[in-house]
Amino acid sequence: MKRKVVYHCGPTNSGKTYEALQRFKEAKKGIYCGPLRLLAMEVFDKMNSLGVYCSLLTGQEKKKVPFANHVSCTIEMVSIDEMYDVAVIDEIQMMADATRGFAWTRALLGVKADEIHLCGDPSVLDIVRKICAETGDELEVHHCERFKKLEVEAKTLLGDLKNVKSGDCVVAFSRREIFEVKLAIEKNTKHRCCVIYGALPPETRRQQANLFNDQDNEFDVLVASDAVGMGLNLNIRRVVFYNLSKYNGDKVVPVPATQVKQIAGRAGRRGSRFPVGLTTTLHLDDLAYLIECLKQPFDEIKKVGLFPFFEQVESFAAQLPDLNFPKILAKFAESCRLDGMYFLCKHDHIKKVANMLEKVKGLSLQDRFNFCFAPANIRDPKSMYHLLRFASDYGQKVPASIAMGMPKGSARNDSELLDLETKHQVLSMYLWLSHQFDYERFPHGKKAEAMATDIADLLGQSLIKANWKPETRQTASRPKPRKNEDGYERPKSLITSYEE
Ligand SMILES: Nc1ncnc2c1ncn2[C@@H]1O[C@H](COP(=O)(O)OP(=O)(O)OP(=O)(O)O)[C@@H](O)[C@H]1O
Ligand SMILES: [Mg+2]
Repeated sequence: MKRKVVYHCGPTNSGKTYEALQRFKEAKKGIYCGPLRLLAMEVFDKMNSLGVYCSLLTGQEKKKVPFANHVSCTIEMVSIDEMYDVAVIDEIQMMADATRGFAWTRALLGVKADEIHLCGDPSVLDIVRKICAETGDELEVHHCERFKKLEVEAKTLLGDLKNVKSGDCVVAFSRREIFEVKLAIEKNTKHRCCVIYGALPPETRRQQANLFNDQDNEFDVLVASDAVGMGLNLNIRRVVFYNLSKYNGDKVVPVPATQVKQIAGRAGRRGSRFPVGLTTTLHLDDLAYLIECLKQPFDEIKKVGLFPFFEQVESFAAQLPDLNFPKILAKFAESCRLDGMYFLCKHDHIKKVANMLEKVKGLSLQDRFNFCFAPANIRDPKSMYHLLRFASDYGQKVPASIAMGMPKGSARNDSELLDLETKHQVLSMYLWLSHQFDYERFPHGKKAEAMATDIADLLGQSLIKANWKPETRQTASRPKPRKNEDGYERPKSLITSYEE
């Protein structure tokens, strides 16, 4: 199939998604693919409010709108069998994401649409060009510019959170720091804070975003993690970096320049009341790194992610009948050879789940493969325990129960808040499984959905009154970025904290 690819290329807040959605709206049949449930939901709501019937498809929800010819989905859910007039693939630079990149690569290579609109920064423009040359697709590039300038405030906050102002978004890179910052601001100033971080359900993030955007309340400061970099419409005047290093699952590293740019770029959205976007740091000694990041051109990405489909793993496994699933995966990763433009995506999550389920009886190879993609939090033993329970029930051919009570009310301390987050995450996993497997095996999807909605509400209520010290899970010191000979050490991957 010869397709026309249109690349809307530019920095944050330059109207890329808006432009692509104009074409999507006009199409007879269209699909929008976003990086997060939150974005898929935004597009779904927006289209339906404009009178363009649009369905929603994510791992956790299937909302079929009668007569709809449009669908808004998360990137992993895109069909490569259906035909479309227009497909939009948002945040295309995520092709280079160490873990999830394969989903974007698959969409670009596989989606059957006459016109494909890609939205993203320039980092993957060159490689998209190469891919289009190989597939024989026509490529057109639209360069987009920011609507409002982004300026650095050299004064910084001089190390004192008392200097926050209305419309500020303070960015920190761990949950613990976010609550510390919120506590300090609310204790020492008249401002109240909304919070946004990866472990919050999309509905709660949206509620917090609305609270912040709405000018008729006292919540005029936002404290957020890098989860703020994508997907929300926020009226931010100034982005203040609390620090510029984060834990990447292995060690503390400086935040990559691309991510710093994307987050800083959230300030000064078109349509907001602020004439320019501003960005700065809390501490003077971080300012130079911020300026350096903003000055850096976008990295040119040389390789994008791939991961095998089940059918490929299955035919590989057929050659190795004595190996169990974790070993097959390891052997596959060890044996596969990829040509210069691709890398095999990191799959620690998959390996960990595959190992955990190894002793579970009654699962086919395909069941094992599918369970590995369930949205479990592999760092949370409770989440892993429930996944093991769901898989064991499935293996024994008994319907999986939710086996979890509703909390009595909103959280009164941080451990209750963490408990709400975990409960929501487990329910979200149940919903995902109920769509992935037979209905009879996960029959309580409706109940899980209702409970998840109530818990997202409780989370929202809890955050409004949260003024407690966060649970200490890491050491409290402010980590300093470590340098190497060529300046700042860069992390090995672009892994971001999209914990959905
Ligand atoms: N031509 C336009 N007319 C009216 N509003 C617009 C127009 N273009 C963009 N906007 C608005 O400006 C804001 C930023 O646009 P958009 O979200 O498309 O930017 P983007 O480049 O995709 O940013 P990001 O990198 O954050 O995804 C949105 O609120 C959007 O609705
Ligand atoms: Mg966009």
